Amino acid sequence: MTTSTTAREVRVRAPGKINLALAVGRRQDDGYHPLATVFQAVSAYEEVTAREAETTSLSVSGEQADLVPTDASNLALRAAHLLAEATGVDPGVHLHLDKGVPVAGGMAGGSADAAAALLACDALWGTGLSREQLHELAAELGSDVPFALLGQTAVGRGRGDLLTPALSRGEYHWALGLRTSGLSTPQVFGAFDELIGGSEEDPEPDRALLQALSAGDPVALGQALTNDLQAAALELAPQLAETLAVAEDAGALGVVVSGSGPTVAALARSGQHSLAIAAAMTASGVADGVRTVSGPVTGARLVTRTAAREPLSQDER
Ligand SMILES: C[C@@](CO)(OP(=O)(O)O)[C@H](O)COP(=O)(O)OP(=O)(O)OC[C@H]1O[C@@H](n2ccc(N)nc2=O)[C@H](O)[C@@H]1O
Ligand SMILES: Nc1ncnc2c1ncn2[C@@H]1O[C@H](COP(=O)(O)OP(=O)(O)O)[C@@H](O)[C@H]1O
Repeated sequence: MTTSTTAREVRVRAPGKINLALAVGRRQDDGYHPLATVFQAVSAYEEVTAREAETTSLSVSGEQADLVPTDASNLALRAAHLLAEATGVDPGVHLHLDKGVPVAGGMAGGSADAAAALLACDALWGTGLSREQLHELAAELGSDVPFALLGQTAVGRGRGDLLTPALSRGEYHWALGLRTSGLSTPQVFGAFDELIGGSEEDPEPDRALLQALSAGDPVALGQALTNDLQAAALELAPQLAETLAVAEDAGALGVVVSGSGPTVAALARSGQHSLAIAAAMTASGVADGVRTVSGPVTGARLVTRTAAREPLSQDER
């Protein structure tokens, strides 16, 4: 029997991110580290479709779909449950994630799924939360989730969830060096504790980097890219040193490990140059895959809201 053709669906797209700067302070009693980070949302997207259903279920597509948990720990499912609980509604939903952001790559793909699922279920269920209310729920789901809602360029303080939009001129082009085996964020913070420890002082956002962004100066931005977690990521994945070196030799304006890694982000002079850096990384075998992206781009946005025409396929149910 086929599913009724009247089910409504909402599709939302949310971006991955690169941390242009990431200053990390000493671990607090709650296990988290105070951060001062500058996020840029980039053109690698997660697409989340929320469809009316009697029970709640999840399906995933995309190259790395098999690496994504489909049990209750999935961040998109957690987002749907949290929204239902917070608003007192109890409808089912089928969530489909089409993954375009590398999994466990330090680019916050799971966080983008959570932000997109919040927005999609809010529209599907008509719960009508404000951006502020959605932001509060997002911060409960993970430190990076609020930024996936906001997008563009922002300074993140606290755990990374206290956001202030930052002025950024121009478009920046990146080549990404990807690794098939991801790095665990808690493990990288753990290695940071052992190797560096971090200062007692609250970390501050990098002034030179913010100036470069507001001036629209890619050369100055390249020189200012920083990441306090980079040494810890390199300790756990030493081969990243080669990826960084090859991108630098290919003329990147700056290279940095994004967040907890292992994705290496190389800032290019142009879209054409980003393709050349990606080709150099492929040719020298220092990455399992490469991508080119640009930023900044907008945060989670509704793409379509339709009465579903097609019944769900067996795979999607
Ligand atoms: C490092 C960053 C930089 O943007 O990104 P990713 O590399 O994960 O993309 C983030 O801080 C990650 O944010 P997110 O992945 O949402 O982390 P959460 O789910 O909140 O926390 C996962 C774990 O990371 C550690 N954690 C996270 C944030 C923070 N400020 N201090 C921490 O020590 C804690 O061990 C925590 O249990
Ligand atoms: N929807 C999701 N997509 C990807 N990973 C998820 C998701 N929900 C939970 N996870 C878990 O979170 C981990 C890190 O996710 P991800 O956001 O892709 O990377 P990172 O935290 O490095 O930016 C994954 O290894 C996976 O175990």
